[in-house]
Amino acid sequence: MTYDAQPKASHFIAGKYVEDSAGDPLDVVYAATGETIARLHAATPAIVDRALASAKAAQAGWAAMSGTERGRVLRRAADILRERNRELSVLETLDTGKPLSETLVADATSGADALEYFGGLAGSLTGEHVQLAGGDFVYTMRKPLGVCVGIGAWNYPTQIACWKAAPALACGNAMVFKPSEMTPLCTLKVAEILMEAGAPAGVFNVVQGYGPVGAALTTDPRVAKVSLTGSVPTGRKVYAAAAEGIKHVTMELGGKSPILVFDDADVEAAVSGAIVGNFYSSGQICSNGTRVFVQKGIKEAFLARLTERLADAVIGDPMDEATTYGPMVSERQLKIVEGYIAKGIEEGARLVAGGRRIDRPGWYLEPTVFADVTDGMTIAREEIFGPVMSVLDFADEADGIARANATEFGLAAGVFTKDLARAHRVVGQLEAGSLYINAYNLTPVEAPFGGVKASGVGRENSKEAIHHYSEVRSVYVAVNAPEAPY
Ligand SMILES: NC(=O)c1ccc[n+]([C@@H]2O[C@H](COP(=O)([O-])OP(=O)(O)OC[C@H]3O[C@@H](n4cnc5c(N)ncnc54)[C@H](O)[C@@H]3O)[C@@H](O)[C@H]2O)c1
Repeated sequence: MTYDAQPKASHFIAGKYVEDSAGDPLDVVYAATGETIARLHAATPAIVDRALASAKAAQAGWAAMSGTERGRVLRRAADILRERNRELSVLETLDTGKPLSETLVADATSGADALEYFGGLAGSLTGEHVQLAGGDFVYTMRKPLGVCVGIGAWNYPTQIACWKAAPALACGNAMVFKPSEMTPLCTLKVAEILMEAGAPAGVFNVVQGYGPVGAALTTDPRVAKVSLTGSVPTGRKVYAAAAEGIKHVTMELGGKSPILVFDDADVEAAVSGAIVGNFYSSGQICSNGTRVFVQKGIKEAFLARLTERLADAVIGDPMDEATTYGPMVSERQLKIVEGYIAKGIEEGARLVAGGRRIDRPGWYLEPTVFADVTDGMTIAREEIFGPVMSVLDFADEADGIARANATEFGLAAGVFTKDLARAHRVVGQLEAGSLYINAYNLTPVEAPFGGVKASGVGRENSKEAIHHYSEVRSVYVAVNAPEAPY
């Protein structure tokens, strides 16, 4: 089957598709077949300049609208995303290779949730009144930051664009967004839909490109804030470059998150948590719980049930809605993960499921489980970003907590136990931004999402995100004549 995924042009600036074929070619390869399905071009310096100028020109007018008016645009965009969910989900599948059974429920729909939620909040963003002695007072104003840059990873292109655009636009900012070079298609649709919903031209712009385009956006003096979703090494570079210009940042970075399964856990629930926390999106999720610490008493039952249920994964054509497990995003990513699997075997972990590339076109890799993994092994320390679960033994609560925390990362963590007092005690000590009790990897828009330690700075979603896309100014008002010493 051939798919026509070619967009009208590579970039979307000031409400229109724009091309500059002088930019480096950027091919979109469908992960399920290895076919090139579209060719775009990376932004040239002229395109970057045009996008930033367009955002700058549009921002003041957008900020001058009432929050209710801005919110109406965002909520209309949410409705359009939902109406076109199927078409957008097919595009997301072409962009990423994720099965349609996932994209139909987790991508445009999640983006729509963010637009609807922040659209609802936009009209109620207020400052406060602070009474002082003698009748003087201070009031605060919540102001947008100005032009914000969003830079995306390749695993959730529609969701990442909306999670950044929705709070940014709700607060009255304009945005220039650079999707990952691996998945350039979906964000263009988000831009089109925002315009159709009534956003003024220039409020949300998309430019394509590799790292250097992201770097050019990050360092431009017109930019007030950079929000990156990406790996820790990229995060360090972007954070440092933004610091040079004293810019605001949100850093949504990688992880090596732990799941603790205690002896008294419901085995079925713990296995479900470990499956969604390792193999959804073929393991390409930042918050995945890839270090599964299982207490000795439940270990064999857990492993037996896990391998049994993995055999039920329907691996196949992502466009077939019966498929529940698809390819990895690219051959490069597949090879990186194969390298980690080889390391796991070499360092003495016990391979209990998967481990091999699947013999069919595209970048398919079996869901892979290692048991008897120890803390020092490479597969237990580094983010793999693929379908590889490490199962580690642990002795007791103190041992589990200490070892779960012994990592530079801190994105998410989960606990499975029927003892709720213990569950709360344990999550209270786990060093992670998103914590789960008898659940895993759920990211409702109402809850803050983001990492601690090297996993990030700032929060997406929830009312918290408003603080990262606006700043407070205070106005001192004297009701009495001011005094001076001389
Ligand atoms: N915390 C989260 O919310 C979250 C969500 C999804 C993915 N991730 C993380 O993303 C990573 C996988 O995605 P990836 O491989 O696309 O990450 P990556 O770090 O390679 O790239 C991320 C983005 O940064 C851009 N980039 C690269 N160098 C840059 C530079 N010097 N300046 C500005 N931009 C630059 C890339 O072009 C891309 O758009 C994983 O580590 C994963 O954990 C985090």
